[in-house]
Amino acid sequence: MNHPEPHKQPVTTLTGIGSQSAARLEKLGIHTLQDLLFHLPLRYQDRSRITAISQLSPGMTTLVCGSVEFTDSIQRGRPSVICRIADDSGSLSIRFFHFSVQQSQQLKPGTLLGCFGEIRYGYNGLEMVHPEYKIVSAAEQLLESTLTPVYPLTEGISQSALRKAIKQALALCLASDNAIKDWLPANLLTEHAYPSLNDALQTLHNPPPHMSAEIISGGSLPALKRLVFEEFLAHHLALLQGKLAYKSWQSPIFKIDQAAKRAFLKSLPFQLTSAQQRVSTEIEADCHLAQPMLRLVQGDVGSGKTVVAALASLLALNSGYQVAIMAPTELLAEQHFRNFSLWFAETGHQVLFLTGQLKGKSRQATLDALADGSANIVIGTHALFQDSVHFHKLGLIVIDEQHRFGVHQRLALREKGQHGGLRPHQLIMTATPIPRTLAMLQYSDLDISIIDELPPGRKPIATSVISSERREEVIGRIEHWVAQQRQAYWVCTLIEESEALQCEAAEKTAAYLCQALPNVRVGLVHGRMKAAEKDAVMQAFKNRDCDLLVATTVIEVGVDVPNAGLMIIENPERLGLSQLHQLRGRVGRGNQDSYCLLLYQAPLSQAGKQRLAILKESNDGFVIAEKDLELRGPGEVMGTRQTGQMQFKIADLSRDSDLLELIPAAAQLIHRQHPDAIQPLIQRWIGHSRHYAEV
Ligand SMILES: Nc1ncnc2c1ncn2[C@@H]1O[C@H](COP(=O)(O)OP(=O)(O)OP(=O)(O)O)[C@@H](O)[C@H]1O
Repeated sequence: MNHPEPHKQPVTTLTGIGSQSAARLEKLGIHTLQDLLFHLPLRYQDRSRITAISQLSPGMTTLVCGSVEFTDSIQRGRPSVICRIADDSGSLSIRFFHFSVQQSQQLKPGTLLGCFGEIRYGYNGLEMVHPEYKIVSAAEQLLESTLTPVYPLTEGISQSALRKAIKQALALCLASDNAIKDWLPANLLTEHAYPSLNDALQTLHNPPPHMSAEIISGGSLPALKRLVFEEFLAHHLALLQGKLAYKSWQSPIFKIDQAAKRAFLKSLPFQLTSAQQRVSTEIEADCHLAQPMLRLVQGDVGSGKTVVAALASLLALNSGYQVAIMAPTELLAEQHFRNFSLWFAETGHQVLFLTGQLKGKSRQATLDALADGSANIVIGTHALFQDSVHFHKLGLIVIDEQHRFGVHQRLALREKGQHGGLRPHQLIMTATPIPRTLAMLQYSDLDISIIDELPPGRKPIATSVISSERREEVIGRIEHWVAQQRQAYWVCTLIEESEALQCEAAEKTAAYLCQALPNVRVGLVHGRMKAAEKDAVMQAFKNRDCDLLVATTVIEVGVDVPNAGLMIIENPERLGLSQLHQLRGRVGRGNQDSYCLLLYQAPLSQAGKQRLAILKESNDGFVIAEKDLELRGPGEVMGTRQTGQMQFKIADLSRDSDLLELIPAAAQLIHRQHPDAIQPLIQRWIGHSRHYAEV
C-alpha cells in the first residue's frame, strides 16, 4: 500500500480482515489502521525465555518446553487429556480439555512440546492447565524477541488475529516514509523526555523483554505517558477551541443600569457578601463586551449563587433581552421560579415556568409568550431547549448545577441558544467544587469565578456518624427538635440507579415515621411524584405546615428552607462525599444551629467510617472534594456519576491524573508556536465531534 496517509485507511485494507471481521472490530471502536495502533494491550506475556521445570511455582504464567513422556485420556471428573513432559530439570503434567483424538495422537512420546500458561497445584503436584501449545523441533523456535501483547478482544476476534492485524498496521503506518505524523513538537518531547509517536507505538505493541510488564501497564512508561499526555492535550485543545469559536461570535452588549441595580439590591432582605459583589462585577464586565460570556460560577452549597444569577438577569432585562434559566430538577426549577417571581415582581418583568410536565394550552401560552417577547425570564428544566421553544430575543442563558449536564450537553445548549446572528451570554453555576486538576478537563472552555465566602452568621453544621442500630434514638431526637418549632429532613438513599426502589423506600420510611411520631407532621417528596404534588409538599414545608420532610436524593440540589436545621441521611455509605456534602447543604442555611446525622448501615468497614468522618471534620466543599478525589480516585469522582463525561481511548483518570497539570502549559505552547497541530490532534483523538469544535 502506498497511500500518503495509510493510518486513515480502513481495516479491510489489511490481509485477513474481511467485512465480517471489520464489523466485529467496530465493536471495539476500531475502524481505521490508526484505531488499531491506538488499541493498546491490556497486559503482556513474557515468551522471551523458557523456565526450567524445576523452577516452576504455582501462580507463575510462563513458557516451558519438554519432550513428551506419555499422553493419557482421563475419564474421571471432567474428561481431559494429561500429557507429561520433561526437561533436564524435572517433569510436569499438562492438562488439556476438549481435546480431539487427533490432537492427543500428535503428542507422541519424544515429541518436543512448548506450552505457555499458568502453573497450578493439581492431583499429582504442579500442572499447567489448558495452555497454548506448539510442537517444535527445537526449543529456540518458541522464543519471541519482544514481550507478547494481550489485547482487549470482542466476540469473534481472536487474540492471534488481532495481533496479526496490529503487526501489519504497525508495519504499514510506521514505515519511515509513511509514518503517522507526530504532532507533538520536538521541544515538548524533549522537555518531558517523551519518545516520538512512532517509537512509543512500537514500544507499547512490542516492548523489549527487559521491560517489566508491571512498569508498562502501571503507567510509568514514557511511551504510554506520552500517548496519554497527547490525548489529554487533545481534549483540552478541543474545549479551548470551542471557547474560541464561541467567543468569536457577536453577542448583545448589556448596559449597566446603576439605578435599577440599586433598587433591586434594596429590595433584597440581605446585603451581598463581598464575594457575591466581586463575582457580579466579573459578570458585568463580561456582558459589557460584544463577545459572549462563558463563565462558570463555583460556590459552595448555600453561598448564595441564585442572587448572583438574578443580578446577571437584571442586566439582560434592562437591555431589552430575555433570560433562560435551566435547572437540573423540577424541584429546583420551581424554587428558582418562586424566588425570581418574588425578586422581579416590582420590576415589571414577566417570569414564566416551563418543564416537560407543562402540557396543552398552558404550554402553548408559555411558548407564545417566549416567542413574541412578552415573557422576559423563563425558568425550567431541559425542556427549555426543545426544538419547539423559540425565543424572541434571548440574551442570557443561566445553567444551574451544570455538572449534572456534562460537557456535551453544555456545548449542545450553546448551539441551541443562538438567535438572529447574536449568541447569548452564558452563565453556569455549580455547587460542586471540582478539584483544580479535574477542572482543567471539565471546564477549560469556561472562565471561572468563585464565591468563596458564605453569607454572614452561618454556623458550621454539626455532623455525627451514627450506626443504624441507634435508629429509634434518632427518631426520638426528631420529636424533641420539632417541639422546638424547627423542621427536619429525612433522606432515603438507595442504589441510585433504581429510582423506583428509592421512592418505595421513602414511602415506607414516611409511613413508619408517621406512626412513630404521631405529633409530627410528616411530608414526602420523591422523583416519581407529579410536579404539582411535589410543589404542594415543598410549599407546605416552606410554609411550616409540615415538620419533617422525608425525601429521596431529589432534594440534593438547591432546596432552601432555612428553618430546617436537622437532616438525617440514611445509608450515607452509598454516596460520594461531594454528594453528601450537597445533601447536607440543605441545612445550615440560616443562622441557627444545625445538625446532620449520617445513619450508616452497620457493620461499616474502617475505610467507610474514615470516609464519613471527613464530613464530620469539614464543612468546606473544596476540602471535601479534594479528599474525595484522594480516597476514591478521579475515575470514580469524574466517572460514574457524570453524564456526558469524556470518553478516553487510552487515558485512565485513576492512573494518569498526575499528567493533567502539565497540559495547560503545553496547550499554550501549541497555540503560540504550532497552531497547525491543533486540528490534527483534535481529530486524531476526538474525531469530528461537533460538540467540541464548532459551536
Ligand atoms: N448575602 C447574603 N446574606 C444573607 N443571606 C443570603 C445572602 N445571599 C444569599 N442568601 C441566602 O442564602 C440562602 C442560600 O442561597 P442560594 O440558595 O442562592 O445558595 P446556593 O449558592 O444556590 O446554594 P446551593 O448550591 O445549596 O443551592 C438563601 O436563603 C438566600 O436567600
